[in-house]
Amino acid sequence: MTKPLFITFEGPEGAGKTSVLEILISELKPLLGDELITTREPGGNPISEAIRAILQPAEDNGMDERTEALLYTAARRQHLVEIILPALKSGKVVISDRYIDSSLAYQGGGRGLGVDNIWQINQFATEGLMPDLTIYFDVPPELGLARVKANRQGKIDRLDKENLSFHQTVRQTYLQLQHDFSDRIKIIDAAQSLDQVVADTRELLLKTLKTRKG
Ligand SMILES: Nc1ncnc2c1ncn2[C@@H]1O[C@H](COP(=O)(O)OP(=O)(O)OP(=O)(O)O)[C@@H](O)[C@H]1O
Ligand SMILES: Cc1cn([C@H]2C[C@H](O)[C@@H](COP(=O)(O)O)O2)c(=O)[nH]c1=O
Repeated sequence: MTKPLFITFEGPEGAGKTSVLEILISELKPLLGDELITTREPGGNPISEAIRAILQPAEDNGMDERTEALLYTAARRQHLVEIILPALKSGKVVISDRYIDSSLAYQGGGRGLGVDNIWQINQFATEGLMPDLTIYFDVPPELGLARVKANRQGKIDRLDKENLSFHQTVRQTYLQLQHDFSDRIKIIDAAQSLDQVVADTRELLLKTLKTRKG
């Protein structure tokens, strides 16, 4: 069996993760076929998608911050059990648009609940499963939010509408995580043109995929 690989894409709003992933999936599918599983958080299965709908309505729904942290973590647990673990057990490559670092940055940093607290509840939920590689798409929040507003008018959600200082804290927390876990988390300058961001990401992914054979 080939070595399983778990790769996550992370970043603040409008960093371009989803756009880059869509382009690279079309390149990787012919190479990997059914061995490539792409998924996203919160979501990826009916229970977690239902939790996503509660977490991401267009308007503020008065959700308590700890409730928010627990719901993202619960959605992650179900996603792990239904999608990620079975795929990894059969030697597949799983690429997830967001995973644990989103909770550390948004709830631990942005919401001020503390990275250590969010780490603890996520250790319970994930039983310690961490990605082999995390690609962090770094973008100043002003630019990311401007992209979101310009390009996705119909799809702005509760968190997109948080104030600038929330998004700045999310970014700073991501940068700190990247600094602390630099073996796992690789940074990409996502303020560049989409073509360049795709090229940088492709290079990282192909390097990691090469380690899979043998
Ligand atoms: N490098 C780029 N240059 C210019 N526009 C970009 C770039 N990357 C993405 N965009 C545009 O910005 C918008 C947000 O991109 P995308 O949805 O891929 O970001 P994301 O990281 O998945 O964001 P979120 O997590 O908030 O959903 C899209 O409309 C996309 O076309
Ligand atoms: C997994 C996860 C996500 N979030 C936030 C981050 C974004 O605002 C949304 C997801 O939207 P996307 O367009 O699908 O990227 O949810 C979070 O705060 N905590 C998490 O654990």
